[in-house]
Amino acid sequence: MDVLAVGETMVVVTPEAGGRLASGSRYLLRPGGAESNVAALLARLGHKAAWASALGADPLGDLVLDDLGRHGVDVSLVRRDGQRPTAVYFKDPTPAGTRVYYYRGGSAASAISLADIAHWSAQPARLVHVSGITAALSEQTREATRALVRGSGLVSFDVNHRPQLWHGDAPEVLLDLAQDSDIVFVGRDEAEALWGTTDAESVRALLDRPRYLVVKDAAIEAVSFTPTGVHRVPSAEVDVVDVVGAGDAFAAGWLSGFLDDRDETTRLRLGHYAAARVLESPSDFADLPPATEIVAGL
Ligand SMILES: Nc1ncnc2c1ncn2[C@@H]1O[C@H](COP(=O)(O)OP(=O)(O)OP(=O)(O)O)[C@@H](O)[C@H]1O
Ligand SMILES: O=C(O)C(=O)C[C@H](O)[C@H](O)CO
Repeated sequence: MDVLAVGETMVVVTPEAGGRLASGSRYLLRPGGAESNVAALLARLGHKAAWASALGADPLGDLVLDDLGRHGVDVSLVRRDGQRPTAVYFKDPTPAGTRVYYYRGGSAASAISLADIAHWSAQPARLVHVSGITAALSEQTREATRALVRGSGLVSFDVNHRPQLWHGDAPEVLLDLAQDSDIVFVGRDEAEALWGTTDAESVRALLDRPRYLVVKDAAIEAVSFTPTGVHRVPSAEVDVVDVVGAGDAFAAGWLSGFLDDRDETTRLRLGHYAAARVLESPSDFADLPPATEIVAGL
């Protein structure tokens, strides 16, 4: 296995053809989860990707498993929970951007335990990918996320601050998890909201331990701090349809370049390419071609 991604995947409900949530009459159902998005996009790019989590023993859990399996993600580590449901979230495409509404309290994934982590992290994988969302689901998943980050070999961590899920302690918890990781993805704005940093350099001054730190600045650029120095690549020009999932796609593109041992500029360009394809799509996902084809056309 190249990558094991761990975290909650919900079913996302989206009004068809760009309507608003309250006025729609037809809705699409798809899996929606930051870490499984990364796993599915890495599978599209040509890597061996697994996703581990807990799902309800319900039809929504079946939908998630079937869809991710069809995208080539190994889902054999997923635990089904007979007591707790698969979570759901809704997207409302407002004129000011997409708003999300979560229905995930008490979900199967909010009960991911240390025993799950012990089982999953014993599986051979070149790297483990997790995000700050998992640490926000419950006290138990916070401990589980710490154990995963501290107990795994190479760890990729996307800060993924979701203010709706936190009760005030996000800055300390997310900083600790990021500092204990090897590869960290964070948005410039996200870092500013969490820690008061202003630019990529001040994020690096704070997050000084990860071997690779990638600071994304939406439409402007991505800056990475790596053992080979500091690298900057401007973002692609995109007609944005929906921003949800762009960060996951960026992470998948960069990680693909990392797994294939490509140079840092190519990794950042792969990140922007994958993010642009997801931004152009109303879903959190895009049918990416294999990475070798993308790199040939960059
Ligand atoms: N307006 C834009 N134009 C071009 N590219 C963009 C734009 N917004 C985002 N991107 C691309 O998407 C990537 C991720 O964007 P951003 O930093 O906003 O992610 P994020 O907030 O972490 O996303 P997510 O909500 O998925 O976690 C950027 O690095 C860039 O490649
Ligand atoms: O917000 C979450 O918890 C999700 O995992 C839903 C989306 O898929 C995710 O935010 C996209 O990055």
